[in-house]
Amino acid sequence: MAISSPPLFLFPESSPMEAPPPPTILTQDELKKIAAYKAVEFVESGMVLGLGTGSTAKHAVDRIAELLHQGKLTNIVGVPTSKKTQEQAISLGIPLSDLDKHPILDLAIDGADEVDPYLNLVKGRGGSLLREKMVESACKKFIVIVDQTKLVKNLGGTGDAVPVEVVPFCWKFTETRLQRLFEEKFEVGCVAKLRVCGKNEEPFVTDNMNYIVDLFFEKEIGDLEAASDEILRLAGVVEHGMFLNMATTVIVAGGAGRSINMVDANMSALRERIENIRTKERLQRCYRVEQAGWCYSSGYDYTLKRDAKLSESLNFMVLVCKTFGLTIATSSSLLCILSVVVYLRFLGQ
Ligand SMILES: O=C(CO)[C@H](O)[C@H](O)COP(=O)(O)O
Repeated sequence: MAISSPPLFLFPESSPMEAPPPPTILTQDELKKIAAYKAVEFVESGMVLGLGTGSTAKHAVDRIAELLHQGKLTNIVGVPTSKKTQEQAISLGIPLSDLDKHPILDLAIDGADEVDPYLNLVKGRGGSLLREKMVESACKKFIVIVDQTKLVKNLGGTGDAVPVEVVPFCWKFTETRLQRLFEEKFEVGCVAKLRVCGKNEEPFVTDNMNYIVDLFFEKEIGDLEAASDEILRLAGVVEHGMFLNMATTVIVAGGAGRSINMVDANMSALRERIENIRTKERLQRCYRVEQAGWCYSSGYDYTLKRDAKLSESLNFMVLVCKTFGLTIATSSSLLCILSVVVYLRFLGQ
């Protein structure tokens, strides 16, 4: 799991005192490049780096190679998150390794398909989610680089794909179970579709020789942790593209032709406020009063039940310890008294 540090957002630079420069419209790719170059500023010589996959991460890999060739970075080792990135890094002369040799990485830089206000991500529309998740969960820091189009209020709420990597064996069975899981357990309309490619619509095959089932939701998923647990519990599923609590920093490039700047490094207060609002909303959903009375809705928070069970177990342990302690104390006292009595009797003789 990535070690958390304050998330970081980059916003368009603004200076109220100066007249704004004439607007230049940057393309989405130019914005991706700006975010990528900013992220590479966090790379230091001697680091082991997770190298992401996709059009945004590609700019970061290019930049790392450029700085290596200029001698501004030295002694860098990269761990690629896909065969494509591996080929790119090799062609640029970046020394590579893998998780077997480097189980702990200093930093990973990668793009994302969606980023929510908690810095949870959807990844894998490029098909590399498994290796990405393996590498990025082994990093001390994980910087996500996106243009502003990737920001969403809720994961899955845009109607775009949330990918799940599945084994090819009876993929249709797994596809059906995934769709049913969300329709029946989470009561979220969902269409599960095997990803295909090419003229003949052959199944898309991942670097790990698996298939991808894309989930299209009608509305936001809701409890992401519960959804993640339930997906992973299905035999046939290898991994899913929700990256929860993994990103430590998100760099967002946006604005029409404005340079970008670092504004805020600590979003913890904002996150706390968002958390409070979410809790309130969850409670309202859970205990919604319908005409017929109290209604147990799909907004149920699984973590509440888990926490309650944990505290119940803790209470039980405390009780056992107390009883044990009391027994020892009582026995010791009785033994003392007995010893004194025997000693006094012995003296009396
Ligand atoms: O997860 C990914 C690949 O599996 C990519 O990071 C994600 O799809 C973003 O891609 P891009 O930078 O091209 O927009």
